[in-house]
Amino acid sequence: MLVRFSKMHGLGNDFMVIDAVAQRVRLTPETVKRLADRHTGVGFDQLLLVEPPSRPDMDFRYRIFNADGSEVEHCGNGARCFARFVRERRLTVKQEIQVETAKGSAVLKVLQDRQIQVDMGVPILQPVEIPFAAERQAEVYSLEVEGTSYDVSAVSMGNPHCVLLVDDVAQAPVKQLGRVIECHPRFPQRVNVGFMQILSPDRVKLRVFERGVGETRACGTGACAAVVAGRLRGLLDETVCVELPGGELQISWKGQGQPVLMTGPATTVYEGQIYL
Ligand SMILES: N[C@H](CCC[C@H](N)C(=O)O)C(=O)O
Repeated sequence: MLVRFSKMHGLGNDFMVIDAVAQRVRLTPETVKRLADRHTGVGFDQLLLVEPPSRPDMDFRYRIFNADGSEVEHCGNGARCFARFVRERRLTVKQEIQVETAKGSAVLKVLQDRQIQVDMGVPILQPVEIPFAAERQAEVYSLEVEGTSYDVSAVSMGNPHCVLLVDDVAQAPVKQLGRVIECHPRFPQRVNVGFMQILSPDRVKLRVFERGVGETRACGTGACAAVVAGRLRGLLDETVCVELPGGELQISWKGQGQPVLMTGPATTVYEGQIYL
C-alpha cells in the first residue's frame, strides 16, 4: 500500500504525519518501529495519524505512536504539527481545530504569527490517574532509584511525566537516570522523565527522556508538566518560557483545575510517499 506522508518537527521533536482521512492506513506496532528506524525507514520520534473523529463535536481524531511502536495519549509538539498539517493538506480551513485524543481532547489555534497555541487540557495530579503508585497526592514525592532517593513531581497531561529539579541541565544524567526512571515500578505504564533547571520564576531549561523514544530535542507535554510541577512547588510564575535543546515554548497555567496553554512553532520538512 503506497501512503503519502509529511515529515515535520516541533523544535526538533520529529514526526511522520499521515492523513488517514483521505487514505486507508493500517498500522501495527511492528510497522511503526520499522518506519521509525532512522537508517532503513523514514525516521521519527513519533508517528501522528490524522483520522476522522468518532465524536460529532470534534474535527479530527489525533493518534500518536512512539518510535518503539507504543500508542500514547498525547503529544504537545505533535499537536502543533497536526494543526499545520491539516490546514496545509486542506483537510480544514478552520483557525481553531478540535481534536479527539486517546484520553480526551485538545484545541489547536493557529495564531497570526504562524505560531500554534494548544489548549493541552487540565493537568492530572491524582496518583491513580497518572498512574503513579503513591499513598496520597503531593507536590513532591520521594522516589527510590538504585539506592538513591530523589525528590520528584508526578503529573499527567494525558500522558505520564516525572519531573526532577537539577542545578544544571547540561550536567544532568538524562540518559542514564532517565532510562531507569522510565521503567520504574511505581509508574506502571512507564513514564516520561523531565530534568528542569529553574533560571528565574518565568524561565526554565528542560531536557526530557521520553517514554518509548529516549531523549528528544523537545517535549511539549514535558514542558507543560514541568511548569505545573514548578508552580505547584511555588517556584514559577503563571507564564514561563521553557528552553529546550531544540528551542523555546511558552507555557501558561493559571492553577489547579485550569487548562495548560502551550504556544510554539511547527515546521514541515518534506512530503513523501512510502510503501507500508
Ligand atoms: N513519549 C511521549 C509521547 C510524545 C510526547 C512528546 N513528543 C510531546 O511533544 O509531548 C509518551 O510516551 O507519553
